[in-house]
Amino acid sequence: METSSEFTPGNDFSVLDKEDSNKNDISKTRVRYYMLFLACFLCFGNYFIYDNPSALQTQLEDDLDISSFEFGMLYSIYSFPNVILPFFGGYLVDMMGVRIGIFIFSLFVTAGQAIFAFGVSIKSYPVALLGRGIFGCGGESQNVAQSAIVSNWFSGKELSMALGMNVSISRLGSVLNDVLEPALFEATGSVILGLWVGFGLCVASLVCGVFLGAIDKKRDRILGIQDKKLLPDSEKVKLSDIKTFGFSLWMVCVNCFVVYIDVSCFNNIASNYYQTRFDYSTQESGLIISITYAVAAILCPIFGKLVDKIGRRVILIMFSACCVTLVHVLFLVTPDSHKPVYPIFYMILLGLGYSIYASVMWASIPYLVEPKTIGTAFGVATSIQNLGLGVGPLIVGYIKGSTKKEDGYYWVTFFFVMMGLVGIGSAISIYINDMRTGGVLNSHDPRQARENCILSTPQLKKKVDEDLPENVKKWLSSPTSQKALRQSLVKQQHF
Ligand SMILES: N[C@@H](Cc1c[nH]cn1)C(=O)NCC(=O)O
Repeated sequence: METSSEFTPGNDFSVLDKEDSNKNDISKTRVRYYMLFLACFLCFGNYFIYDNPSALQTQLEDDLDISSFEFGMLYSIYSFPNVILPFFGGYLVDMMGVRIGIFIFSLFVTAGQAIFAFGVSIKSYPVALLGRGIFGCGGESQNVAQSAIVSNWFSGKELSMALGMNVSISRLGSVLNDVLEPALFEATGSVILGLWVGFGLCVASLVCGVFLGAIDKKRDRILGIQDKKLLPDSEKVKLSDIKTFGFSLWMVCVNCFVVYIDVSCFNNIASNYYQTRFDYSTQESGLIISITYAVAAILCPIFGKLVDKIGRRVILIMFSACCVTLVHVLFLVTPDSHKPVYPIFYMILLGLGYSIYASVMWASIPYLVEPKTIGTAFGVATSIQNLGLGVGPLIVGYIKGSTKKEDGYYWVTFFFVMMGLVGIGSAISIYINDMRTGGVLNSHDPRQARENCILSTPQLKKKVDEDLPENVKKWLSSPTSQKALRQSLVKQQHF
């Protein structure tokens, strides 16, 4: 790991000069809570409209006169572009700046929903599909930009809490969709109103994004942070920076791939699963499956705060992978029956596992890469997650269609158990690697752990010996200077 600061003899350490501006850093004041409020609602509209089709499945199939396969395409056309787009979205966020990214992605989300609602109102499936595709071009990248801007404002002791709040409020959007869309249909007999309500929420989220950008720009001005366009080449993010990503980051991506298959892909089929295996009605199944995200909306900020206090990130990732796997093992051993109560508790356990996972896994990413590549790293993880969300339903559909036991659901559940085991295995490998590299993720102060680890690497010691002029080495030999330098580098987010 290399830092981009240059130590020039005679220069009185310009890095340290920025300490004054750090005193005025508004991300250390109450302003950061306004900022978090706006960031939380940035993706509210996005999550609300994402599940509009599932909440209105029967009505949309009737109105647009489409098959189940064509209905499924409303989701696929969102997911597949996102195997590629968030990666570039993250890269673009790091390259052109998070503010412009937020604005552009929010425009795609809002315009996509307008076109989708318009398509449904003129009963044109191709136009509706186009709308979902345009939504997909911004949906996941907006999520990436949200995580990136929050990671710029919150670090160390508050990062997981802040990212947990993001998931919580966003998932409230999913829960509101489950409740409001069918109710609006009941009241008006039309799906159009509900879709335009979704558009209205996206406009509100876009407005949040504009205010968010304004506050973030103010902070950059105060801190003297340069426009990305003006940075020297050495400080600009390059696509090749992906090569600097270490083993733990890639294993987190593998973990994210399998755990989200177990949570999200299962959630997509859960309504039919409960109706087929346990005789619940459509409405009852809808209520049961909303439990997972409702639990997450409550627990994510709590777990976020807890992990900021205690650290233990990898242990919590392992624990959540175990919870999720246990849920599918329980489904595997539960026989088909008429409206049993205990599968409802499985959804609570799934909600618990998902809440821990969502509030810990995403918040671990900033500690695994250089600050300038945080957006790219979130983008890569989101792309890999979407690869799972894209291929997962195809594998599940194939298994269900080609096996008979429990209407095909026995081997589907077995597949989910296998994915869970890969999740546990990858979490164990992250744990071992983390222990070997300074225990950064498990530390309650990951910044400090990472900094200690980096400053004590043999490569850096060698570099200090060989490259630095004598007066700098002399200055560096004093413990007070070392401490000042360390604190300054941490403040400057070089670590
Ligand atoms: N893929 C997102 C969810 C999403 C974004 N837009 C619509 N849906 C995701 O899984 N994010 C992480 C999470 O845990 O919610």
